[in-house]
Amino acid sequence: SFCSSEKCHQNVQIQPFLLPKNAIKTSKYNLFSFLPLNLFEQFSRLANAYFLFLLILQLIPQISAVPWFTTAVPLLIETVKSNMRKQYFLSLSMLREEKWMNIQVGDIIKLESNQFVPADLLLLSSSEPLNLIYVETAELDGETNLKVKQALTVTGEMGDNMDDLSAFRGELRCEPPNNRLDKFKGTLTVDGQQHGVDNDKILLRGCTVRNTEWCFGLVIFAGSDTKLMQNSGRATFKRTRIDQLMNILVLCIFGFLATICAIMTVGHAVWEVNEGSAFTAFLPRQSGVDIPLSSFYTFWSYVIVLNTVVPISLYVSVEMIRLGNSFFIDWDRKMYYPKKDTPAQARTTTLNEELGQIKYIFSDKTGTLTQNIMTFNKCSINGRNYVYQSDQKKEVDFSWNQLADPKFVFHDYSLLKTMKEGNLEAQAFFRLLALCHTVMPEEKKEGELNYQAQSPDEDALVTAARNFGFVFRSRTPESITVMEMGRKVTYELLAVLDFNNVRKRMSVIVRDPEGRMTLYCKGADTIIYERLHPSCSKLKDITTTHLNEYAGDGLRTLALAYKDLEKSYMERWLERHHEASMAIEGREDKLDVLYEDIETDLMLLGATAVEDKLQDGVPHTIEQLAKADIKIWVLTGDKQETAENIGYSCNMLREEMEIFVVTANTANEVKEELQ
Ligand SMILES: Nc1ncnc2c1ncn2[C@@H]1O[C@H](COP(=O)(O)OP(=O)(O)OP(=O)(O)O)[C@@H](O)[C@H]1O
Ligand SMILES: [Mg+2]
Repeated sequence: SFCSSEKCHQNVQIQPFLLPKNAIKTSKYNLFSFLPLNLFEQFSRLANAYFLFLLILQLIPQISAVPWFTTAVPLLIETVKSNMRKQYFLSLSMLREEKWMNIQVGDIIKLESNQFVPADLLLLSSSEPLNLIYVETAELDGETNLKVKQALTVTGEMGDNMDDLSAFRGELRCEPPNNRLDKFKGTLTVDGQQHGVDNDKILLRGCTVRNTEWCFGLVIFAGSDTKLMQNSGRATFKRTRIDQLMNILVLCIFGFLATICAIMTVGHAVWEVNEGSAFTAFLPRQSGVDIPLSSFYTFWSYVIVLNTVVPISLYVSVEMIRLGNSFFIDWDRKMYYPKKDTPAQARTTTLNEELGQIKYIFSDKTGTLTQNIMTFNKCSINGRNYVYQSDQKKEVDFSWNQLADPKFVFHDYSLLKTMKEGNLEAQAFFRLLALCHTVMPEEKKEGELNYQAQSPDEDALVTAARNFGFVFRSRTPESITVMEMGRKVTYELLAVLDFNNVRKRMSVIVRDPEGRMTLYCKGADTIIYERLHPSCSKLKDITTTHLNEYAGDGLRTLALAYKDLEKSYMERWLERHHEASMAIEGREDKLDVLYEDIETDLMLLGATAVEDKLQDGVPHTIEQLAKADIKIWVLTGDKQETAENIGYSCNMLREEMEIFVVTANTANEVKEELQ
């Protein structure tokens, strides 16, 4: 599905150095290196080298005591067996190369739904409104939720017009190929206008296009330059401890064999001296044998005669045992998950015996211990705590709001009442939730809103705002449209100060239809608190007590704040922001300075609490693992109290344990604290 005409070629000026084609090599061997490399790997198994040696010995007539094929047969079986496996990989990658290898940097490619992305592309246009496309990145990062990418408006206008696309001229300057999957920096110059290009507009090789009829992309990296290939290392031959032990045993047996043969040789020499000539009467042969030479031959003959002490069958039997073992794993009823009809699957037999020997488990929290299904649970707005109370068993009825999500459940009626009364703080609170996020809306039919969120937390928060009357409806790169209590308001999106795990916060700067500019910020409470205006100190204390209560329940919390911006300051800031976001070198540092500058003197609005339940059986499993003395490390970015609480609820932490908190930020300080 490439755009085949020559016109399409070279749409982008390419510097005259050699760019790789899209052909890649994922096989371990090629046609020429297959034999030597494979043989080397085979013979690194000591026993195989030994049998080859024997085979050579047997081809020497003076030494040979048994026919040559007695050794050759087992050796052949061993070699053929493992070659079969590799040839399979080889043919697989040939198949791929055939299809994709002719793609070049600068080509424009058309992709359709459920197709793999063959090279790293800059998204140009798509069939969906607002030039969105959805991709699944499971092959790259293992995440199964769909990610949204959005093309620049300049390129998106071309749509699927072949003439426009092939006439497209532009210059893309970007960073050299690297292996960072989550970062990309570049600038696209079209008609003298510069546009910043970031990770949101890039499709990486290995992704799959979903829910998108078609889209067009420009190849920026092909073949070995793609981020997927930059990340792949060499496949190594795995060896278990039993393999190592077997090698040592074979070495010992070999030593034993050599000793016996040496003794035999000495015996032979003694016999030859004492009786050898007398023996001619019994077995006629030429007299006057060269005793040292004949002893030398005898030594090797004994090596052949006694070769069966080295157990080649040991290797075969161990392989067989492993194979049988893997069947037992596949058949294990305790590892069968009936809900999805998935049994355990042993994909390799080489590592079976390592399974029981785990000492450490490193785990992620969200999605691994927990379900990754977030529900908006509690919130604190302007010092008032809205929580589920047991006397209000009935769910809040959202039927007045036609755009509400029917699956959303909340129990505190007073919040809805506050909203309907037109409380300004509560409105600002939900306006923030409706504006400050990276969620993409999907409205296939009028009124049937669907959110595509990269982080489930944000999905929960935006859905909450939607049900309380602030419905996030659509977004373009330049604007966000929100239905505010039934009134349609379009905000001009001036800047997005995106989230990362160092900043621990995200902000948006918007201009409302009246021209007022506001910054909305949400993030970790500790981070927001550092940046609050002094006048919020009283509200801060009340909110803190609420936050502690939420964290005590193991909920994930975020603090929300806003800031009104002056026009003159903003003009200057936006200019600097545009400059910084075009920079290729030090873009992040420059943006960070700007972000720090504007995210100060914030006014606190409140806090949210989102629940992510533990998966079934997690506490029990962790208890069992702890009993087996397996040490567990869990990684989380949550607030410390929340993390501790979840630690207790999943049995990671127990009452009798002593807890050490290390709060330092640099390597040296951590070292000191640990001492
Ligand atoms: N989308 C967001 N906008 C603003 N702040 C956020 C957002 N997501 C997370 N945060 C804040 O940043 C902190 C760190 O988040 P981060 O994503 O690094 O954690 P994490 O590794 O995802 O942790 P976990 O695995 O427990 O979810 C969070 O505790 C939260 O306070
Ligand atoms: Mg996170």
